[in-house]
Amino acid sequence: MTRVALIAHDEKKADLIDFVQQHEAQLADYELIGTGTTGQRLMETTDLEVDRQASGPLGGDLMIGGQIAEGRLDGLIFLRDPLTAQPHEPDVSALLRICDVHDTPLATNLSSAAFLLEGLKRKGES
Ligand SMILES: O=C(CO)COP(=O)(O)O
Repeated sequence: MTRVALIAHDEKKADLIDFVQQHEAQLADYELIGTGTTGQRLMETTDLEVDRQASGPLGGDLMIGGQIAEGRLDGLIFLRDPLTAQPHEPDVSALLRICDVHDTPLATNLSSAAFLLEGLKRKGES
């Protein structure tokens, strides 16, 4: 089963919700996990189930990073807010780093998120 993590900072949550709604049919075939508030908002606005971890500032990014370290995720879509300082910036950096360590597909903006889902779709068809 393809497993994808979804995360958005507050200023990007509306963008992620729009994106997920546009790709809901594809994402319905995947196991989804997310940080606390992101996961809650996605479940309120779509019919998708999201396995919610802690909120980002409370360690949710690190929990998802742990799954990446265990090789349990096929991709991460993380719409970061590049214009606002986050109190848990070290956790955000750790999450991005562990994706690179494990060569896990990572998208941090909408354009690359679309490519990521297209890539997972093709991989599923091959
Ligand atoms: O802060 C986050 C990612 O760094 C996201 O956390 P929430 O989804 O709980 O808002």
